Amino acid sequence: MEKIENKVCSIFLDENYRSFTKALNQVNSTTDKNINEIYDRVLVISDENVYKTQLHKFIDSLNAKFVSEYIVPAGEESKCIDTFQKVLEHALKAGLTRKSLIIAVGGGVVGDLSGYVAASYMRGIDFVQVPTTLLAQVDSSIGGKTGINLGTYKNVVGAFYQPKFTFINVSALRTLPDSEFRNGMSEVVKYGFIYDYEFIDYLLENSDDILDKRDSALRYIVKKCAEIKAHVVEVDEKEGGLRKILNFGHTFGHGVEKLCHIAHGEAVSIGMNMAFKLSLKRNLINEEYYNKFLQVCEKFNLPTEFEGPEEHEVLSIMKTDKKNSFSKVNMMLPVEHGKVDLFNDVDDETILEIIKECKYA
Ligand SMILES: O=C(O)C(=O)C[C@@H](O)[C@H](O)[C@H](O)COP(=O)(O)O
Repeated sequence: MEKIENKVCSIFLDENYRSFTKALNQVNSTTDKNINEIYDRVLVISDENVYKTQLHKFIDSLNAKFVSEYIVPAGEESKCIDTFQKVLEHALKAGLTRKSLIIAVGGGVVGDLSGYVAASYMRGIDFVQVPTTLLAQVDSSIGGKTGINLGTYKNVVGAFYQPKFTFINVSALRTLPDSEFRNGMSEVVKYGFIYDYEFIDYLLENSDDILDKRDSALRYIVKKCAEIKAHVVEVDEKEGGLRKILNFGHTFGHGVEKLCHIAHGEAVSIGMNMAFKLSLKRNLINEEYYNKFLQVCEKFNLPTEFEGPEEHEVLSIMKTDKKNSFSKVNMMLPVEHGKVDLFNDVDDETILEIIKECKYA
């Protein structure tokens, strides 16, 4: 088992669930305690897909007595107020106290929802993230962003609430459908363009191993991304500055995600393309750099264009982004190799033009 740790995050990486209790003991500064000697009750929240592929393996390894499960339907629709309320009611019925633990076993939806339940229940109880998708392992399970959507508005209700730790079983990715893997690759690629440009070369050079889900390649990319994310969150936990780089592709992306009913990762690669196009227009970057982005998207089959909604509909969702202020859309744009910067001076007309350029002809 490997560990990434700083003042804000504790992340454990392994290739099975057997060391989960060891990790639990480490963060609680105990030795060889069973989970029920540390917590009086445990609620495991998961979704229908993970229930079929991973959940029994995880629960078996827990060896716990007082465990209840709550399984939500798979998909973004579960990240809503209605499900949030149902999980809270279940927690109350199952007798969870302030000495209980919530464990999120699943992708970003399960993690964000469970984290917000944990943050709210009895004003906050411990929770642990056990991400089973690539997207959750490299991004959403780290850093403490929890929350739910309100209709088409993504993540507008939530809290910064850190998990006690994140336990990543990289081998869970082997059962991941290709579409779900691709979804996570978008966030993986993002790290290269916001923080570590050499990582893009690694991705291109090792694309066959990554796409074949070879253990060593998976472990390398998950660890690399988790390290970057943990560092960024340690420097700026509440998104006052540096953490905003993680939103590269998300301001545009959130605009198309809900309207086009596409996966989060697909929306992020389309969103990154919009940001790249805007940077090109402003001469912040050159064609060669943009082409590298297109090359990596092609390699991992990440979309860069969308179809459907009108430009103004996309813009109107972008205007509700949490990073905006004083009626300005704030967005991260590529400025040099492996670096993005925040801009708030882009007028609506230019944004609409860029959105149009990213629509399938
Ligand atoms: O952890 C962060 O900070 C991020 O921005 C990571 C994003 O990739 C992630 O999708 C996040 O949930 C988006 O956050 P939001 O603040 O735009 O809702």
